[in-house]
Amino acid sequence: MIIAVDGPAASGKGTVARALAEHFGLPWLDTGLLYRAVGISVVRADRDPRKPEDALAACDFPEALLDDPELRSEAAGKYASFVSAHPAVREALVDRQRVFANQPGGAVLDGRDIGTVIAPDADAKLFVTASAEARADRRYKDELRSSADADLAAILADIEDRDRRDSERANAPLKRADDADLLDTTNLTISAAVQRAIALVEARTGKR
Ligand SMILES: Nc1ncnc2c1ncn2[C@@H]1O[C@H](COP(=O)(O)OP(=O)(O)OP(=O)(O)O)[C@@H](O)[C@H]1O
Ligand SMILES: Nc1ccn([C@@H]2O[C@H](COP(=O)(O)O)[C@@H](O)[C@H]2O)c(=O)n1
Repeated sequence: MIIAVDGPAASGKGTVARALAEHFGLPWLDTGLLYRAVGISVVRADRDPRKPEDALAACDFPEALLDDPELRSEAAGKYASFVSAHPAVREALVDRQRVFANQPGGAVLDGRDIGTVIAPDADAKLFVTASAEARADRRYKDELRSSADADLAAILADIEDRDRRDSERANAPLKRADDADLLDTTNLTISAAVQRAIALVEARTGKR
């Protein structure tokens, strides 16, 4: 069984995808980490993530980079959204994601184009969303744990910029697949969002 989970930044798609993977006993891939690894590699090499040739040269990043905590930063998310707009970068990362999706037994993947491009025949597709304000507030609370300087207005502006770049790019933009179930987490606790996600997948697949 393949479960595709897509949605904008900080919508809770990773939280939902991880919980679905645990519930259904499937492996999980956070595909955003791949783009974050490319973005960070470009910047660490003093290159420009907006330039396709610089971004493409960073697609062969070392596996260990995926465990680097810096990948979780807002800056890494921004660099990822620059490199992800280059068709050659998406092409370089597509096989790895499809192989993961099509492994025996299935998998859960979360990202922006899982239900539309990576696994269009997925057994269940969720489009997880939340208002930009709720998403900014979640990130703000995350940042406050490590820094007293967290700035809610700046985080909201970053999220809106990233939404725009991800939705407006020509290649594999962020969008809900026609056959994806919508899960708006704006007013849901994590636990309620996870329960709803499990119920939606059960309804689509008949699996428990
Ligand atoms: N329903 C919810 N209510 C409140 N907080 C939530 C909810 N879902 C997720 N969160 C929190 O919001 C933050 C972002 O969640 P998560 O990492 O799952 O989002 P994401 O969409 O995967 O983000 P990214 O764009 O970085 O991949 C985390 O701190 C998470 O615990
Ligand atoms: N399937 C995907 C996944 C991610 N991206 C790009 O990476 C950025 C970071 O993703 P997070 O999920 O970790 O926030 C995101 O803003 C996208 O630009 C993508 O294009 N496709």
